[in-house]
Amino acid sequence: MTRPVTPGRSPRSPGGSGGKASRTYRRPKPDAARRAAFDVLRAVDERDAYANLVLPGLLRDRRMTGRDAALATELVHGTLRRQGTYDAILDRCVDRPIGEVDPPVLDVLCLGAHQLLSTRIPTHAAVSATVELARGVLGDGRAKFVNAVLRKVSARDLGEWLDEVAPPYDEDAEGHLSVVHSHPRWVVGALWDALGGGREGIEALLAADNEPPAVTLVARPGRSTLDELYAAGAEPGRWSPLAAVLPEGDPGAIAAVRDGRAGVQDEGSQLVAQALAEAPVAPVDGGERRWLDLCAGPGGKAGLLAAIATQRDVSLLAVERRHHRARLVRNAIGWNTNHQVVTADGTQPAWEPGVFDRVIADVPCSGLGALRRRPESRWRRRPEDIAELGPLQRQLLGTALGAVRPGGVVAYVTCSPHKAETRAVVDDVLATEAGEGFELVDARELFPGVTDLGAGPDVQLWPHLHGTDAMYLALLRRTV
Ligand SMILES: C[S@@+](CC[C@H](N)C(=O)[O-])C[C@H]1O[C@@H](n2cnc3c(N)ncnc32)[C@H](O)[C@@H]1O
Repeated sequence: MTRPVTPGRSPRSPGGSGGKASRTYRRPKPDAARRAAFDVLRAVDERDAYANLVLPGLLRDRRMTGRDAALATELVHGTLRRQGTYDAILDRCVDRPIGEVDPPVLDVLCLGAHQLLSTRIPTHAAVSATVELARGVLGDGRAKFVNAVLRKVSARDLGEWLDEVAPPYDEDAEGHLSVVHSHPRWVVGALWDALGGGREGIEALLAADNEPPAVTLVARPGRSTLDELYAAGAEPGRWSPLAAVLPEGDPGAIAAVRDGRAGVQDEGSQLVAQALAEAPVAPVDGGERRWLDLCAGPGGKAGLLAAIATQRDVSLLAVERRHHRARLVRNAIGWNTNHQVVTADGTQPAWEPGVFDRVIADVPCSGLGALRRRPESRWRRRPEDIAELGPLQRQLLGTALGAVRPGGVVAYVTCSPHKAETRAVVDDVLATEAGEGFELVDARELFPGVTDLGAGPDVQLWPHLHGTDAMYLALLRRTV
């Protein structure tokens, strides 16, 4: 009986045995990519780590580059995103409820299922390499179990499995979409509620959440140019006049990004920051002087706003409650001493009320609009989180309204489309004393050329329609 052979390491491959074929069995070399993927999945599971943060460090420490690094990345992201689908399939292939399978064993099984059902890795290679991984990290006994389960998984392709395990759409639409597109059922419900419409739209949105986003750059005005980014290999962005898309390569290798003159920023974030900067405000003697970013960390929007503010001779005050995130904001805007970063609670204003021309409250939220960016986050979030965040979101918007001068504008922003975090917050705060003297501005006019902006006056962007995160923006102008 032959033992499994790690894919790509066939003993017959050129340069393998150099013609002197040895008949003694050689244990396959440890598979660095799968081992790295397994270690990241364990960190996500055991320590609540973020795959996006753990993986790059681990690849660096293990000096993994090129194909190994690309495979490890694909395995980690794909396995985490598709975990719901794979769990439903594995549930049919093991002899006990999936919840009773040891988490490390389940991680190996999911890694195997991902290779078998969603990659072009040949079946025999996917099974043998995953069993070899299991032998190394789980031991021989459990490797046999992994082998047996993966053989069952490999009997069907993904479409056939989904027909088998997902409830029929007509009987249970949310349950069907939840299994087919690997989102928790409550998230499917919340996204659908926010998006409206029929099956086509929500399917397109859920599918977009499973696609890794393009790396988008922003050329901060007055500091870098699109031409500089194009010269470094980037291509034009879709909507934002400051955006460029990097089709491949490390953005950190681009001098403008390294120097902070440009940054990595989703086009949705660029668009909402520019909308705030371009929103009409009532003129004041001496022109605009002060802008406020109430929830600034890690500094993406602050970095862009600071560049625009500098061009207009305006100073930006950036507030962030957490020290380490405030440090990141300092990195983003500290190049100009006209701008200031303070570590403070934005709900306890340490500034005079009614003095800022423009204010942004990019409040902490569930992040349901950025699921494609953080592969594990959909499984971490709970419906209760939405309710728990509500009071802080309302307080921060209230503080933002209190900070703006008459004729000035406030941007309320979330990277979640959940209605309870978007419209409901704005409506509630407008109905309180804090909202007196404010009107909603039609924000759509501040997104020139952008299609599918809905009925307004607020704007909701969508991954499947705009290729951006699902950013939400409501613009409120102080009338008195
Ligand atoms: C959605 S993020 C902001 C993203 C940021 N505007 C950007 O574009 O990079 C929300 C931020 O608000 C911060 N935050 C949470 N509660 C806060 C509070 N009470 N006051 C100020 N900042 C707060 C969080 O630490 C987090 O950094």
